[in-house]
Amino acid sequence: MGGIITTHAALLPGERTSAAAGQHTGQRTLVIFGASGDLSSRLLLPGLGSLLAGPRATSVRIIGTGRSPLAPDEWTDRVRSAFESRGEISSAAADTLATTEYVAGDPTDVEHLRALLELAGPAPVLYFSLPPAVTTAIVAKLRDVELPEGTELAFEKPFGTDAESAAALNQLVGSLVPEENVHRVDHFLGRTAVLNLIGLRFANRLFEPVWNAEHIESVEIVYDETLGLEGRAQYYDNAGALVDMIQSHLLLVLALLVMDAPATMDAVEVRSEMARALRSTHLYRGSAIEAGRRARYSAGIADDRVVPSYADEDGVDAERGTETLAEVTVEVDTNRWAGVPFTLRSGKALGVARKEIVVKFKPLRHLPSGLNGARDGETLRIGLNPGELSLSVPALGVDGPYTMGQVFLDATLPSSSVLPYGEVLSGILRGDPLLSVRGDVAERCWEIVEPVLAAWRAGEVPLDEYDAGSNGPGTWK
Ligand SMILES: O=C1O[C@H](COP(=O)(O)O)[C@@H](O)[C@H](O)[C@H]1O
Repeated sequence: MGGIITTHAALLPGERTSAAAGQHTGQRTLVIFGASGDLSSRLLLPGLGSLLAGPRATSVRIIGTGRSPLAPDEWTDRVRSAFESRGEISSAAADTLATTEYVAGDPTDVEHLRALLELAGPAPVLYFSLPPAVTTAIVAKLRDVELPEGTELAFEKPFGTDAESAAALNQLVGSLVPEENVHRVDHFLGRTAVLNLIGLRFANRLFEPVWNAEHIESVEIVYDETLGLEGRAQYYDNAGALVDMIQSHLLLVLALLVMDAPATMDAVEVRSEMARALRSTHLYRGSAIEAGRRARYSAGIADDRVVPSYADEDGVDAERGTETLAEVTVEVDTNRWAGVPFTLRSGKALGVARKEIVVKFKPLRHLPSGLNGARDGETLRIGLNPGELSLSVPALGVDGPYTMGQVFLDATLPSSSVLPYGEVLSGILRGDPLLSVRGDVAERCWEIVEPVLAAWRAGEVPLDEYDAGSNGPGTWK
């Protein structure tokens, strides 16, 4: 049995060994499993390109590997065009291009894995850009090879296919490297607007004192896309909107939105607070049937494109009943949040790309008599993509001198040239797990949505329909 020899056995999840995170400063070798796949060219390599083009560029050597044979030039061209999608090739990107190589082989073959590790040298990052079953098979084989000290393992979502498989994968991974060397990638944690939730809440006198059930009526976290399947039916038809977006990304956004202040911005502190928040998160009023709604698009026009009915899309098994729009309401059972509904929603082929958090404050209990008009409370909208803030506040004089209305305070967040994937990769390459999902959190996110998934699979909740290009089923509020 291989694995590296460390003294991590007594550590709690998320704790570090003395080789503290964030200490890697020299060149790192990134070994990408599934390198010839769509995800690597569409997201991972452009993300890395954006990092290499900016002031936080770091020295990276990439070894791509996969079953498909690729000529050396073909691989280098793929990496180049992914980097070029971010503009001109920077000198750091040129260095990476000059040294990159591709090694074809069976990733479950121990000899192939040994050869890759030999080529990669000290403290490599092994990045699994593959479906969970394939990743698990490769990780199981890594037990039979000696991993170099400082090896980091990075995993694309979904991490496992349910809480049980995520726990099994966690156990396997934990037998190889300490938790702080494990990076479960969720690119939403690399979004400026998501990271800024920490600034908005904990470095701000205005919001934090009212950030609780006493003042907040309800919260929505919405990621509606006009995009359809984009040729990803093989993956999406198995996942559906709930697993694709809510189980992972939106629950993590929720965690940052509701968690208590971390003592420091260290990965241990921040990830512990996120985990604590999610441990208190349950389906609203405990009902798997009432807490969720699902729907699937039929033919229509979205974003000026003619979209066929989901059931007729290439690669879709219509009988499977996969939802393309999901909504789940949860509550956070803490003194701070009890009773507040948090609705998480995401879907494809919708009419409007609505990507925002909407925090609705309670109206004041009493207004001076003589003030007329709307008495709505404030609403804070936090745009997720692009990063924008808009606070609607009651104001006098909108329709007459003593008539209440709403005015808006708007701000745009500074945009980063580093893509969310690049931001997450930056942490991985430095060995800092701050923007990576901790193992227990990955399991917890599955546990929260599993009762809903089970109710949907058992047909206990109807699969509604909406026209592509609409804003969802007409019967939904
Ligand atoms: O992980 C995913 O995220 C994207 C949405 O994120 P974006 O950064 O591309 O806007 C979603 O389209 C995709 O289905 C999902 O797998």
